[in-house]
Amino acid sequence: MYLETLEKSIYDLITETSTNLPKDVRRAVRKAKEAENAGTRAAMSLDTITNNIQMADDNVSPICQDTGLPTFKIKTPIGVNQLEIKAAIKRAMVTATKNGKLRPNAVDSLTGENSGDNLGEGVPVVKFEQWEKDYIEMKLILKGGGCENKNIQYSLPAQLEGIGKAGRDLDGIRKCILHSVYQAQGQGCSAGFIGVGIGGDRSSGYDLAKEQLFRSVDDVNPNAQLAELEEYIVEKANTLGIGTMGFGGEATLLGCKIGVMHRIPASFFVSVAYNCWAYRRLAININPSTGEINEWQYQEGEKVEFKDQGADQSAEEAASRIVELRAPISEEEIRQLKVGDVVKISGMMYTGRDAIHKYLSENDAPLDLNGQIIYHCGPVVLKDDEGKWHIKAAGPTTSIREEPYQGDIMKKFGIRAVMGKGGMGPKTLEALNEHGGVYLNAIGGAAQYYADCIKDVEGVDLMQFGIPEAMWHLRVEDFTAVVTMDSHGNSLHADVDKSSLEKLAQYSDPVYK
Ligand SMILES: O=C(O)C[C@H](O)C(=O)O
Ligand code: SF4
Repeated sequence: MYLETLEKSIYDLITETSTNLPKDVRRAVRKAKEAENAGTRAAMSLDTITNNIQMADDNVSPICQDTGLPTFKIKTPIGVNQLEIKAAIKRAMVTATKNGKLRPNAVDSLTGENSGDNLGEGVPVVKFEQWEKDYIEMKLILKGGGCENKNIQYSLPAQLEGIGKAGRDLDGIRKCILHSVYQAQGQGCSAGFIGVGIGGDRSSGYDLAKEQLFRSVDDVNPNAQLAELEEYIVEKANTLGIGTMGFGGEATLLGCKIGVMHRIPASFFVSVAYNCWAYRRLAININPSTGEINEWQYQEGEKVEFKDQGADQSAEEAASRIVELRAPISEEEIRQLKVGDVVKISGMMYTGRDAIHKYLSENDAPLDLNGQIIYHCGPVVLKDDEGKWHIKAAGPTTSIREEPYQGDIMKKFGIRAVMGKGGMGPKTLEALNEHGGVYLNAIGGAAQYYADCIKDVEGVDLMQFGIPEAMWHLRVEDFTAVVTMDSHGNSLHADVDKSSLEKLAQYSDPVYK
């Protein structure tokens, strides 16, 4: 009985973490919304984000399709069987995956094979500690890959782009942390949160940084110097003008938490763990005799609900114009699109992410892609009893990973539009210009919002790459995105990067002497 109840408690923890954003994070998102100017692209993105948070809650479905690397941190009273807990976690993970609360996210690093049930070597991450208290505490964070890729570790002293020399002192630490926000741009689905670890070695430093992500957004660091630095970082980071999704704007960083530990004389690391706005972490206290949940953590204060935020209306306000797109798209149509236009796509689009881009660079496409739209997306998809596929969550993935392939693939197959998030680099920008293509930015993490625009799954190719990596044929209606790179050499991402680097340079002078 204990084991069954325990498994159910863990299942509930996984489901709640994936679908219901914690109260402290909701409050921070609301604050970001209040800071953003109405009628801007950033305000539109935040409307989409808050709509999405509400939809995930209502549908009990993943806030973001990337349900991350599940990491459990558990404290047990002496005498509790940790092996049993680990086994229960694994069973709960399998069920949560089957029920579409988690995307199958465990991939064999050598063969590329997706295990299909979220279990694998080292996955999930489960860390135990013993403590003197008489209950089990279980914390869970679902940290997605896009923000994880924006983590950064500095080894001091260092020479940092924009902000200059960072020495082995508090001022050097300050510079690293500000730089970490700059280098993430919008690619980790800003507005984000950062956990910082000062000291340790390369691995314990990152552990300390990630541990900070378990602190409440509203807490105050007991170390007065660090409390001051946390406040300074949030204030200054929000002057960099990166904004939500890197579209420019006021809200770039929603929280900064800093921890410190000793180091050895030769090493001085500053490790930064970046978390997207879809900051999914929760914790439960479990009764060790019954396996029941005694208490949920992070429950202080009111729960902000985001009822009907009018995302469509704000898209209209934010757009220089709104263009209806339907594939196949001609070169002429594409050449008319400019950075800042909002597009509403209806008709077909095809998903393609890392595995597909590599595949297409070496092979023929499984279907005619001439004039078509490729969506950088790894959805959560479930099959019903009749064998029909249904999209359960489908936001964009970080596009920059496809930079080495994108331009060539667009030219090779005649693809006219690629959509993802975070923007792409100079090679793609040049190809868009040469070939006649656009890059469309969808709102990162808005997996429920976009799943709602997907009316049907008409087919799937290359299933051997696993559900997130397969090529899904999607029929969509009014799927909204922003043109952020056009066929005339304009890139909003390049512009925001340049202006934020200039702003970062304003903070080069020492603050701590
Ligand atoms: O894997 C994904 O679907 C998205 C990823 O978290 C990303 O931000 O790129
Ligand atoms: S897509 Fe964005 S919101 Fe989702 S896990 Fe990746 S970084 Fe986070």
